[in-house]
Amino acid sequence: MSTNKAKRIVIKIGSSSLTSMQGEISRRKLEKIVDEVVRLKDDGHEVLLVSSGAVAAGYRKLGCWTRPNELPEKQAAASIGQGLLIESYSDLFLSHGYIGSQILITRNDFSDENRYNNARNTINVLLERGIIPIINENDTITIDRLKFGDNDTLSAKVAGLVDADQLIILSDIDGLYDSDPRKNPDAQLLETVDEITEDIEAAAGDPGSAVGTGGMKSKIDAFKITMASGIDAFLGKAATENIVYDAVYGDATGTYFSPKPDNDNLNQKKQWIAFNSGPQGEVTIHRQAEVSIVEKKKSLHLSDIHHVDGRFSKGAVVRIKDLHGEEIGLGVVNYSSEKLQDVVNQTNNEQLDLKKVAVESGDLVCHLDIKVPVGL
Ligand SMILES: Nc1ncnc2c1ncn2[C@@H]1O[C@H](COP(=O)(O)OP(=O)(O)O)[C@@H](O)[C@H]1O
Ligand SMILES: N[C@@H](CCC(=O)OP(=O)(O)O)C(=O)O
Repeated sequence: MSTNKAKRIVIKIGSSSLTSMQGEISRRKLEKIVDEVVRLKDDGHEVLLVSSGAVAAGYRKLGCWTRPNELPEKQAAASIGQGLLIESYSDLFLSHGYIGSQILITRNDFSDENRYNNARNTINVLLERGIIPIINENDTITIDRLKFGDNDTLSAKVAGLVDADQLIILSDIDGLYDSDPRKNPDAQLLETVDEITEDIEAAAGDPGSAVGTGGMKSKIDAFKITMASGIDAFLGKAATENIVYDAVYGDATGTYFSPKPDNDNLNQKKQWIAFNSGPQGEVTIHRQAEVSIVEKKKSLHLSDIHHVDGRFSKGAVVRIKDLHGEEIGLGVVNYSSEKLQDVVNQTNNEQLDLKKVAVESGDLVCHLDIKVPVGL
């Protein structure tokens, strides 16, 4: 890794790395992460922080003795805690001459392409002006169905959004082990990973602490996103001295996740389709079409459609499936579900002149934009 180029770096810090034994925010731990960010800023890098900790910072003031488990209490605690968390970050950054800003995101903000692009523009302005965006999920108002749920995948999606050079995930463990270290005392640290294999998926267990939400599973999901998007990533222990600085300069103890080679990387449009769009329907295709779109890399045409599920409009992202229900990939459709269904119905009744449809509106249904498996 080159040492003299200014980089755009996303740092994710989990609840377990910001809290005391009692589960409350630890000022000392907050100061440590701020000091690390300041060092990178002083070196000329752009830094975004994805910080958990809203619930931890707020539950005591809500009147709960322990971290709540029920969603309304957690959301209420986050409503108190998010403000306190940002206040602490802002004060600490200001004492070093830097300004922090708050960005709260819900999954909806990313599944709408306009809002997604808008978020990128806003963050770019902040970064160009030397501000440190501090991002969290908008816990207080997000309902379960629309949650990212964990900040690990959120941080990887943010890294893709801003075309970051590196994602650093800080946790309470010094990297990825070849099996869950709580269950296997002989587990070995993996220093580099360039492919998420089935063994790695199997090694990733649930959270180790009462305050963490995603565990190693959601971190692996996050690294699948960075690896497919051409972004370097690192997992290390938040408490280790200079961990962030050393991770940026390639000297840290932890796990480095290398991206796929350049020509396999997804561009930003494809990243959005793959990881953020939230497909709205399904198009099942004939066997011959499967061979032609996967092996011959051809596009999908009206005569390839076997049936359609769900309601979607022209321009929506849909899942493309084979006749066994296996997902082949994702694509942006040129037709609404109603129109496609009409075509399928008429074809079945042998009434439709496909050539006529092709002449009238072009019979290209979609390209195979994303081939599965791409990540999540
Ligand atoms: N293969 C593995 N390698 C490392 N840690 C693992 C593995 N499987 C499960 N874990 C657990 O995942 C925990 C980190 O996830 P989590 O508690 O959600 O932390 P955070 O709050 O930092 O997101 C570790 O403390 C560890 O106990
Ligand atoms: N958004 C929540 C935390 C969600 C989360 O992913 O936590 P963690 O698994 O500790 O990174 C909060 O601020 O309390």
